Amino acid sequence: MSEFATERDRAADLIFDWNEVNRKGRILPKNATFFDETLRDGLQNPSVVDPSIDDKLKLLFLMEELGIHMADIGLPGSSPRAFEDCLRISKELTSAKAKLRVACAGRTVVSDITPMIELSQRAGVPIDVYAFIGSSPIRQYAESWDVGLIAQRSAEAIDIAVKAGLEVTYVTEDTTRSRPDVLTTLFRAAIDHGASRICLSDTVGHATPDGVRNLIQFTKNVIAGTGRTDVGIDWHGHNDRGLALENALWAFEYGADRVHATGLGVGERVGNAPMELMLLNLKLLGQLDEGHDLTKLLEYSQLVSKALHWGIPINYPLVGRDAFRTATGVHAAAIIKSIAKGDRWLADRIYSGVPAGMIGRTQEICIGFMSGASNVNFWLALRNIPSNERLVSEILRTAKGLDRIMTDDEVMAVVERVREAS
Ligand SMILES: CC(=O)SCCNC(=O)CCNC(=O)[C@H](O)C(C)(C)COP(=O)(O)OP(=O)(O)OC[C@H]1O[C@@H](n2cnc3c(N)ncnc32)[C@H](O)[C@@H]1OP(=O)(O)O
Repeated sequence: MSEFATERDRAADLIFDWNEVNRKGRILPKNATFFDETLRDGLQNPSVVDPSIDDKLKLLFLMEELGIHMADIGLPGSSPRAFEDCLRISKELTSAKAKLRVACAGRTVVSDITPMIELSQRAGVPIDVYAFIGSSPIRQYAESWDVGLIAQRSAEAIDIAVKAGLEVTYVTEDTTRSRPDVLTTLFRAAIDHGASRICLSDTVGHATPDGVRNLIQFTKNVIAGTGRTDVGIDWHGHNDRGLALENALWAFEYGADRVHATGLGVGERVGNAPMELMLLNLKLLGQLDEGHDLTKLLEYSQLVSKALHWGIPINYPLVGRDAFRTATGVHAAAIIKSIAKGDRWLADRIYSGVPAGMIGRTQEICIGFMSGASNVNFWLALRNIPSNERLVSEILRTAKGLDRIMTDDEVMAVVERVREAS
């Protein structure tokens, strides 16, 4: 590292970064906030288990350490148990003087809003109200709602929350398939009645980055038309087309100042934008400051997995079992050379777009049918087993005859066999 003044100099010298050529943006707005939906939308997934309150609190404190600004803790109006859970969580966060802002969701109906007001009063903490209603023609058709009814329900709900002194974000479900004239009417009415934010929801995972840009630009224009400069824009996206992460990143670039995501992307159906990957990408784009301790990402993701009983796919970026593991000879050889130079920076980057050390992981080398001598020598050296040509070729011969990587016991069995034979 000595010939480079800083890590940045070193990266610039050793890596040509095509991402940075004519980079147009992905610039996080100064007032950007991250909104964690794991404990609301995440829990709408039919395969999860509702975590214990203790696990929910642990997760919320981890969010705070990660520099996540806000979390939705549920729908207190949906059942007495949901209310009591939200109350306990809010009280615990208040007594711990947590910086994390608490939000709750509910339909734009009085019976969903009043529990949030009661919650706020009893916990002694402001609750951000996320009041939602379907706005697209397909939702209107299914529910037999017209725009007048939607606007009227929305206004009533917003009025009650605003009168109680709570911040209201007006959530138009299925915004990405809603008509502009309807959105204009609804957004204007919501702002008139005191909503401080508009949440654009890609409820069914329909949007492409073009759609995100079009919709955010349109919304900015509607807000500008009201003469207000203090109304923020949320982006809430789903992953049905596999575009949730990309859309979330582009939403920031196009002008949303608050973007929603969930741990491991868990959420309704195929889920939401994954929080850990959104933070990771922003960090790699040089957009996150020191307030975001990404070494906590592993713990955060593993806790989401444990608390919600949600398996992590083995090839999942960052936290999957194989994210930093290789059995491939050419890859392993280059990583091993980097390690032999005593150069963790190099070892972390030579064959990975994400440095393992950034989140407290290390590169692992296995032995399999795609391996070469480097894998074997490294494996032996890690265990202080002296290497020799015969041992290496015997292990490799065994590895090449298998249809999967070798277990440690299988490699050790070869080591013992060769030892006994010599
Ligand atoms: C933003 C999103 O992700 S939307 C998903 C929000 N999360 C959830 O739904 C999970 C928690 N939900 C629940 O526990 C229940 O669905 C409850 C308590 C909210 C409602 O339960 P129920 O009263 O039995 O109604 P049910 O769930 O069968 O149907 C939903 C009702 O809400 C109505 N509804 C939905 N949004 C709105 C709205 N903004 N304003 C008025 N009514 C609404 C639907 O039209 C439907 O009404 P209907 O019963 O007259 O047909």
